[in-house]
Amino acid sequence: PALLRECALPSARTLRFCAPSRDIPLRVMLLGDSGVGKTCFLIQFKDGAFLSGTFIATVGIDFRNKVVTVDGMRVKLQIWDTAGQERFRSVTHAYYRDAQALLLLYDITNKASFDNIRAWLTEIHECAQRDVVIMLLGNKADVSSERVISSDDGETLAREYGVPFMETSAKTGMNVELAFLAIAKELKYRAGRQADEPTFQLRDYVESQKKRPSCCSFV
Ligand SMILES: Nc1nc2c(ncn2[C@@H]2O[C@H](COP(=O)(O)OP(=O)(O)OP(=O)(O)O)[C@@H](O)[C@H]2O)c(=O)[nH]1
Repeated sequence: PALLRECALPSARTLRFCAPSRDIPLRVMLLGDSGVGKTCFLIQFKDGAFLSGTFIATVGIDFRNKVVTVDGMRVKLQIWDTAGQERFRSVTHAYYRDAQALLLLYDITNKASFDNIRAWLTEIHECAQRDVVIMLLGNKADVSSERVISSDDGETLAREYGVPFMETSAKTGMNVELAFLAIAKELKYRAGRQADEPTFQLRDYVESQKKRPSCCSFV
C-alpha cells in the first residue's frame, strides 16, 4: 500500500518503481501574481483556446490533467492553477511540497509582477521540494505596445537564480506547449535515463526550442 500511495503522488525518486505500462504522473504548479495569466496559460495548453474578456480571479486552487507523449512515453501532467491573490497564499502553500515542477509567471506589461518574482522565489525555496524544477515565464508577450519588462531583464533574473526562461503568450500560444513539454522531458529524464539516451539539459533545450517575440523585445 505504501508503494501504491507513492505511485499515485510520486517524487522523482519513486517514479522509477512505478509500473512501466502506466502513464507517468507529474504534478506541475502555476505560480505568480494575480492577473499574470496563469489560468489562460493552462486553458491554452489544455484546450488550445484563449479566455478573453472579463478577468475572473481564481479562488484558492484549481486543477486540470493532460497527457503528453515525451520521447515515446506517456506522461500525465496534473496541473495546479493557483490563485495569485495574497489572501489565498496559505491555501496554495499547502500544495507546494507535492509539486515536482513550478512554472512561475510574470506579466511583461506589469512591472510589479516582475519585481515580485524574487519574493515568489524566496517562498518557493522555503516551501517547495529541494529538487523542484522551476521555469520563469514572461507572459503576455503578444502585447508588445505595453511592454515594460524587456526580454533581457527576464533573462538576467533567470540566470541569477539558475532557472530556464522564456517569454510566452497565453493568447497566441507562443511557447505554452513547450513549457510543459520541457518540464515533462526533464522529469522523465530524472526518473530514469535509458542507457542509450543522451544527457538532457533543460536550459539548453529551452534555449534551442523557444520562439522569441517577432519584435520589440526591448523596452
Ligand atoms: N494579451 C494577453 N492577455 C492575457 C494573456 N494571458 C492572460 N491574459 C489576460 O489577463 C487577464 C488575467 O488572466 P488570468 O489567466 O485570469 O490571470 P491569473 O494569473 O490566473 O489570475 P489569478 O487567478 O487572480 O491568479 C485576463 O483578462 C486575460 O484575458 C496573454 O498572454 N496575452
